[in-house]
Amino acid sequence: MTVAPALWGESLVLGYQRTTVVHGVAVRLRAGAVTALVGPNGSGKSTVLRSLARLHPVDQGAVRLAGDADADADAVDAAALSARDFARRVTMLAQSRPHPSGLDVRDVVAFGRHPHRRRFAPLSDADTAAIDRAMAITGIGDMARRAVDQLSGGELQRVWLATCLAQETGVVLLDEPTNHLDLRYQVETLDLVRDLAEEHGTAVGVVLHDLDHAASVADDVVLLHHGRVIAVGAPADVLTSDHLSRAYGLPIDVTTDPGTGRVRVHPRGRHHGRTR
Ligand SMILES: Nc1ncnc2c1ncn2[C@@H]1O[C@H](COP(=O)(O)OP(=O)(O)OP(=O)(O)O)[C@@H](O)[C@H]1O
Repeated sequence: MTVAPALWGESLVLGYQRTTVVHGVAVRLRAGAVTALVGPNGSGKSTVLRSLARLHPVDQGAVRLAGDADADADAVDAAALSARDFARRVTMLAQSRPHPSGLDVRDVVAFGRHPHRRRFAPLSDADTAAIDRAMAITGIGDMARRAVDQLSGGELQRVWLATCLAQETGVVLLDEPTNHLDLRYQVETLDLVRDLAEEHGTAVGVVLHDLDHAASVADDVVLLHHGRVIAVGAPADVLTSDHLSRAYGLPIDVTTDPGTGRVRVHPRGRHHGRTR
């Protein structure tokens, strides 16, 4: 079944100063699905994701959001929405985040409610419930009153993730959300990403470096190389030995896990084949 995209970029041309680094890329994020952006360093993943979040200017092309299907409304140009309306629909966990000081964890998570609140208004019951829920599912409930400037990188990562979730948007964009996280929280974050799509119908766009993570979590994969899409589609169709070897510039074998049916990626370094 083809599901209409919730947010998409059309023919995106993006750059820095006068240098174009993304050359006509199309990305479609479907409601209830996880779309992983993968590719080597510098291939344009973060720039594309940031443009979808309106954090990077679009030189050519457009970012669009689905209209209200019930009202049969047309798609809207993301650039035409007010900052507040856009923030009610799209949130992003960026790679570089502010380092707030003098605030506790719960205060920071409460920032996620800003698009839903009137200025200076106290937190509503809905705000409190959203904050509690976001903290519970990211496992930071017991850190509520800890000062954020005293947290480890991984703990802070989960606080920012909770802040995004508290925003309760239909589109969630995550730039390397497993960075800094230990194995357990990597797995829990990927589980959370799947939950967002499957249980909440969220359209999730996620930049991942670990291709096995991408294979395990994504419905759609977009493989970028030098600012262009090499392949897009289901993980097994995109994460092939041919595509990956071309993109990463080294031999990469791909096998299928007999238990899960998912692809597994095996890069062949110079010491490949070492037995001990
Ligand atoms: N602030 C900047 N000023 C100038 N060029 C930049 C800037 N940020 C990124 N670039 C360049 O834009 C290109 C795409 O970068 P981008 O960060 O989008 O890639 P990426 O695929 O996310 O990389 P990585 O995996 O290393 O995070 C790269 O060539 C990079 O050097």
